[in-house]
Amino acid sequence: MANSGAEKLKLYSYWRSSCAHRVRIALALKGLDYEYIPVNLIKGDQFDPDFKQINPMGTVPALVDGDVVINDSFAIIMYLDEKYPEPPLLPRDIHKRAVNYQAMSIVLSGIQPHQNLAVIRYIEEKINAEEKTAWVNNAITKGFTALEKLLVNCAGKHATGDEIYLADLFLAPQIHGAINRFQINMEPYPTLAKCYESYNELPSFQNALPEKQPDAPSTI
Ligand SMILES: N[C@@H](CCC(=O)N[C@@H](CS)C(=O)NCC(=O)O)C(=O)O
Repeated sequence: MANSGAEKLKLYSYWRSSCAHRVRIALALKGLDYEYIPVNLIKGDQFDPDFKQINPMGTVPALVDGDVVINDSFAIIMYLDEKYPEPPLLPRDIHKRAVNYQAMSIVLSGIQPHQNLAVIRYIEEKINAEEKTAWVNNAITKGFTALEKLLVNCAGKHATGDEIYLADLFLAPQIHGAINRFQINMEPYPTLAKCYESYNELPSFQNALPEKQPDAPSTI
């Protein structure tokens, strides 16, 4: 383990959270040992005053590294990349780096916020379940169409070549959720679908999957 001897990292996570899933992949790639602390988003653990002391936004993931508390998957991943530089999560080439930032941002701010639990619950309660599904499908379709166009000419085995970089940490959980949670057909997005196949062969990605987490239900 890259952090043996140091105080164990703590990750506040929920098995099905795509945001926490990104960080679990980063921790695995960096070979970091950590304590998994489940926050049950369905039961409302994210609103618990003790948890809100850690993350006032009431969301997962949150990472505790000794006295340092970091919220937001992007900030956590960048922190880990700076503290544990190997393997690097950003390419040297500045164009490729920009593509990684762009893919990350499409998922982080263009797709996930629209399918977040709080949002879809609100739509379901105020309007109905059909509208909720249409809303999520629209956000994913728009985001995946943009990602497909962004990556079609630069993808290799993975999003921006054969190495694993930041974009992959955001794509894998987003595609996994789109397929398994929202039943999105990946046929219109062959580049994304091909990357997803490759991720599923990598142990760091396999071990970070929602269904492998200690708080996942035994039957999904
Ligand atoms: N930008 C934040 C978003 C965090 C976020 O929205 N997390 C979701 C799970 S993926 C959550 O905790 N939702 C709780 C809720 O909606 O009540 C990040 O990337 O960490």
